[in-house]
Amino acid sequence: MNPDIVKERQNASFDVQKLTYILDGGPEKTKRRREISLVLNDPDFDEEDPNFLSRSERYEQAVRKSAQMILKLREYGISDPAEINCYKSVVRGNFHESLGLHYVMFLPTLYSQCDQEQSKKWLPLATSFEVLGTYAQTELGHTHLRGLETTATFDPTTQEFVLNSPTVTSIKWWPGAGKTSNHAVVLAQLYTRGKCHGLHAFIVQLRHMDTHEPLPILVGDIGPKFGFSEVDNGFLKLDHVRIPRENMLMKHVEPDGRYVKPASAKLTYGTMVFIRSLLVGLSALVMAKSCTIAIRYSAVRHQSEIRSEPEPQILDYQTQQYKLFPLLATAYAFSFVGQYMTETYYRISGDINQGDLSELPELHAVSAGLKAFTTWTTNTGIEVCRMSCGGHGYSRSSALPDLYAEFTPTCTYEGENTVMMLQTAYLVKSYRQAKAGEQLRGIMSYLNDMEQRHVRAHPASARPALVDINDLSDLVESYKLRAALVESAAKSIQQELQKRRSHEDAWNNSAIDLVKASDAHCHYMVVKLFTDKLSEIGDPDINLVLTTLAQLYALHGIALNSGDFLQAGLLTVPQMQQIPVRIKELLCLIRPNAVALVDAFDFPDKVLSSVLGRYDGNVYENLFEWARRSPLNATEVHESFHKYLK
Ligand SMILES: CCCCC/C=C\C/C=C\C/C=C\CC/C=C/C(=O)SCCNC(=O)CCNC(=O)[C@H](O)C(C)(C)COP(=O)(O)OP(=O)(O)OC[C@H]1O[C@@H](n2cnc3c(N)ncnc32)[C@H](O)[C@@H]1OP(=O)(O)O
Ligand SMILES: Cc1cc2nc3c(=O)[nH]c(=O)nc-3n(C[C@H](O)[C@H](O)[C@H](O)COP(=O)(O)OP(=O)(O)OC[C@H]3O[C@@H](n4cnc5c(N)ncnc54)[C@H](O)[C@@H]3O)c2cc1C
Repeated sequence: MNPDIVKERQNASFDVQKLTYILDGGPEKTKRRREISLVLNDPDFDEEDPNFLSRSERYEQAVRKSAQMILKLREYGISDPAEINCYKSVVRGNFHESLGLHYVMFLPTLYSQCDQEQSKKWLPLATSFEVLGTYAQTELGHTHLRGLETTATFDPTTQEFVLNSPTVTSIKWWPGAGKTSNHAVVLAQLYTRGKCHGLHAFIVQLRHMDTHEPLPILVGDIGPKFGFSEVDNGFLKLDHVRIPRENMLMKHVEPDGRYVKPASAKLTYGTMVFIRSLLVGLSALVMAKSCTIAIRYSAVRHQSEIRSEPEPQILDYQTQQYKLFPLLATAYAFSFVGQYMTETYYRISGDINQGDLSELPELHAVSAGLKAFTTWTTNTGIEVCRMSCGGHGYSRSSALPDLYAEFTPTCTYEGENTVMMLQTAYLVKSYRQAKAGEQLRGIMSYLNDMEQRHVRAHPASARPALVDINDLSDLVESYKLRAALVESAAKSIQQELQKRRSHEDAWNNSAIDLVKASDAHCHYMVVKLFTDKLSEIGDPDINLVLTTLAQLYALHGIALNSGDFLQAGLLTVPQMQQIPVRIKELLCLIRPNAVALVDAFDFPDKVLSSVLGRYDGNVYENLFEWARRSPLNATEVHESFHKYLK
């Protein structure tokens, strides 16, 4: 064990184990997660570091691993869905799996959209992995749902749908598992009796069940990408492919071609809402991994000098703390927000299953906004962590380049982040309702008292300084009032309309304000949820250290967005000047607990897969060992010497 890291652990002011229990949701859950993590000792999961393999080898290794995962699931008797997720997350490590889409999109779509008869047919096939599925929605030319071109036309004479990609731009593009899957849920514009009824989901067989040869369908892999090398994102061109009427999910077409309207057309989009909700928790996980690597490494790395003494740990540099500790605070904040998002998703989707769709718009808006907010922040955070590790952060052995490459498409898939932030119609609608005197419930209720507490541009000196920057509840209140930026967005739309612009142009001309409003709303939610969580934590030592992190999260956010807070007169210039001073104090308070705070995330070394983030801190000897395994070192003299240099 590296002596620096031992010393760090001795300095901790709280019980790391107890904090792990809080993050997991209780000691029993921690115990079970650790038991599940032991599967990594199974030699059948031994594999070559993907960084030393070609794309094709990586894909093959990933397919082997996915198949092993399924076989082992049965062997280990893991069947609870939450435990399956934990097991897969542990085994998957920092990479995606080739059967991922089957689990995260194909199966959930079947579960939520099959009727009884369809469930009876498809669920046994899909859960036994005879049917391997993907989710084919995006097209080469469009992602916007109303713009999708693939058609499904009902033919009552044969009781079939005819699926067609009429143009190049209508070719399905991006669905994972182009080579792996034999079926797809295909999203297509439904035509019956000559009329278009919008997007609906259809189950389409793509490949022969025994030979895996493609049916008369053009299907394949779209080629190498920024990351996602394990995943065979695919293309799919359908040329008048016929499928039985029974393959339409939720069966909205009667045998005579009559269309039966669903309770809400938006239910077809349910799988996306599910994944967007998941991505909030994934952001927390990846932020936590990145901080673990960067903070442990910073504790064992010595460089330069502060005083004329031996080289200090780089974690002692104030600038290093300023890079990493706000991200550490973010990892904790997002962990609690992830818990909230999961609970909210299951609560509201439970109501939806019971026929109560009243909270569907809120679920859509919250999951879209938080998905965008948390993935954007995490994406830039991973890169800050990588940079903070200097040259060794650039080595793939650190895992940070892989974490970045695998995570960055979360800002794009399941709805491009700007587009998701623009799903603020709900915010503007809520604002207008509140302004009209309606009492809002839930997370939007803060808009109820906006009329009394107008947040407008004020000269800061004209407002009393009511906010105590050391008081978290005051900071939450400030974020709440800043979230009323939605008022500015709504006003911008109004002004555009007064200029006789169309509703659509007024909206587009206010899009920057709308994204800002959405961002401010999400930021408020995160600060509030983090603060609310503190009241549940009884252990005084843990409460203290998390309160320090929550204060840092809130103040750092204000410092980054100082213009909003000043312009709205929420804080004065002298208070703004106090914030950097307080932030520096908080960095000092967090410093002795930094390593313990990342230890509490409790990532086993095999899951972290990072030489820099090793629990024992023995970085240098392992960096050397890793480098020696590089394929270029397989021979002392590389064949290129004989071919070109000699
Ligand atoms: C390192 C470890 C790895 C671990 C992995 C674990 C987990 C990760 C999970 C998965 C990762 C693996 C692979 C990635 C797979 C990726 C898959 C995909 O990307 S699938 C394709 C996703 N595509 C999109 O998300 C498209 C985005 N666009 C849209 O959703 C819509 O076009 C948009 C922008 C919402 C607009 O909707 P649309 O109906 O077209 O237009 P309108 O503007 O008319 O909207 C009408 C109203 O409907 C409301 N609305 C829209 N969507 C929903 C919804 N889902 N639910 C409820 N309501 C919705 C909208 O707000 C409008 O409301 P109003 O009329 O204004 O009231
Ligand atoms: C790794 C990966 C895996 C994927 N897996 C799948 C899958 O399994 N199945 C599937 O169906 N799809 C999948 N996708 C596709 C993914 O869902 C889309 O790429 C995503 O929805 C974004 O759409 P787009 O690529 O068309 O971007 P575009 O919408 O073309 O975005 C380009 C730019 O235009 C801007 N823009 C677009 N519309 C607006 C607007 N209304 N207002 C303001 N700005 C706008 C965006 O902000 C962005 O800056 C995957 C994508 C990736 C990268």
